[in-house]
Amino acid sequence: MGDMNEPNHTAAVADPWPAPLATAPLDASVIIPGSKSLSNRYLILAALSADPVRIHGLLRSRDTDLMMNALRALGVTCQEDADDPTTVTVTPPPAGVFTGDTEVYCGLAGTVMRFVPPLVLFADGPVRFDGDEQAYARPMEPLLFGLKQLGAHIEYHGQEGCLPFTVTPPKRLGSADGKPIKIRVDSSSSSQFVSGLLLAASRIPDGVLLRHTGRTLPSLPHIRMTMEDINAAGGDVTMPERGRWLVQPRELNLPATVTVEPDLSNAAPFLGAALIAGGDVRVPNWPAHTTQPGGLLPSMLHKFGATITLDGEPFDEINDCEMFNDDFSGTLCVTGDGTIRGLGELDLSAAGEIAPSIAAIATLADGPSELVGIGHLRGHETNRLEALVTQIERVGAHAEELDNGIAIEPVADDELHGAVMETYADHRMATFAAMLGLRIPGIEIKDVQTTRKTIPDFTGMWTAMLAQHR
Ligand SMILES: O=C(O)C1=C[C@@H](OP(=O)(O)O)[C@@H](O)[C@H](O)C1
Ligand SMILES: C=C(OP(=O)(O)O)C(=O)O
Repeated sequence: MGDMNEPNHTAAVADPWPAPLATAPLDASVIIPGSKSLSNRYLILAALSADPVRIHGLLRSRDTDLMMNALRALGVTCQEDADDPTTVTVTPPPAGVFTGDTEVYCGLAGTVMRFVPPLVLFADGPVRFDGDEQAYARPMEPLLFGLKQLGAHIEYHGQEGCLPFTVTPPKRLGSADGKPIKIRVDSSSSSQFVSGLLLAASRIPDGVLLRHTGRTLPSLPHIRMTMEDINAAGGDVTMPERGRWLVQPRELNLPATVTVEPDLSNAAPFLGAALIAGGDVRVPNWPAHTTQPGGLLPSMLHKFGATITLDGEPFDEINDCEMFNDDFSGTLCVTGDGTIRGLGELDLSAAGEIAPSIAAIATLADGPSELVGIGHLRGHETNRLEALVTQIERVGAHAEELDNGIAIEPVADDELHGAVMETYADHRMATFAAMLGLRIPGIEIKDVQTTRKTIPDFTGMWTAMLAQHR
């Protein structure tokens, strides 16, 4: 898998990579690896648990390997099975005390840079955090402000409020009056600040009352995922009202074995391919009920004009469908006939990470779309709004940045043309370009291996999907 601490990977395929054109309607089944968000939450919660936890179906990619290396630096054991690297046993440090006087490398992983610093509250010394140079531009300050309110000391080694920095644990944790410590954090630039603080809060004596102070709050499903996972580990976290969370002090213990759902956001380029190329794309093990924001995909793809079924049953709103029980997972099938309807306005604030895939489909639609509620994408792996506009214009279609999103104006297919696409070290800009390449001849993608951030073998999976056609 290479050295995940290296900022860039050695490309195992041609660079730029000629994206394959779809020459016939698809008839493909695609196995999607484990969810990045669930994998990294389970790793953190296992590290905070009293007993060892065995995780099945763990995503093995740059972001999860960075997480395991971060935990190892803090004294956690992460042991993969010899015959299956996606099964990993996590053993917490003795007495739950993390090893300090060490360094953690975050790469460009939001989940590592926002979920690991709160663990230092329970460490026996300071921990220095660093990452890719591009990570220095990602928002960090609200999380660190939250840690300061819990008694930690923060020292910045570069620009104030950014990586790299050192977190020193407080001498004493907990409130002076036996009541939950009140902290206030502006999480409008990333839901991960709330998630990171909640994940650690159960271990704080007296608990925590966390209030979000910003006007907008992106990615609420990801915060609900955090809450559900903490509660599954024996925690007690509630959201008495939107933007306020109460975490009671609890010993955490994930079940002895947990299984990770497939990454539904990473399914988006593959399912979207059914609309762009026409035909059927099937994804097995699709959970009918999920906290992943990718659970919203079937209804979005339906709006674009796709026909959706789950285990052969017509889909309306899978999350509301009573015929599937909570644990049901089946094969999701997306069918397209080659036409794509423009969406008009679509609020993606709940699911910002799928915006690049939705933008690719919208670029090939028969009418305009406005993707809104995603101003915070300017602080993702790259400024995704600027990157999407630049790349959409590069192939001959039109797009414009809005205050809180992007407006896309498609053009006729014969006005679209090939180009060498930039990816900006952003996995989702690479998959976005591959989606356009299904219909636009001559698309080449720079540094396509940046997809390893969350998909171990994107080019292999993409090529295999295209080999299955009618
Ligand atoms: O908690 C998580 O696992 C994530 C939360 C979201 O972050 P933002 O709220 O910063 O968009 C999402 O975009 C990211 O890919 C994963
Ligand atoms: C925003 C994303 O990642 P991160 O976890 O690094 O924030 C993403 O995967 O789209």
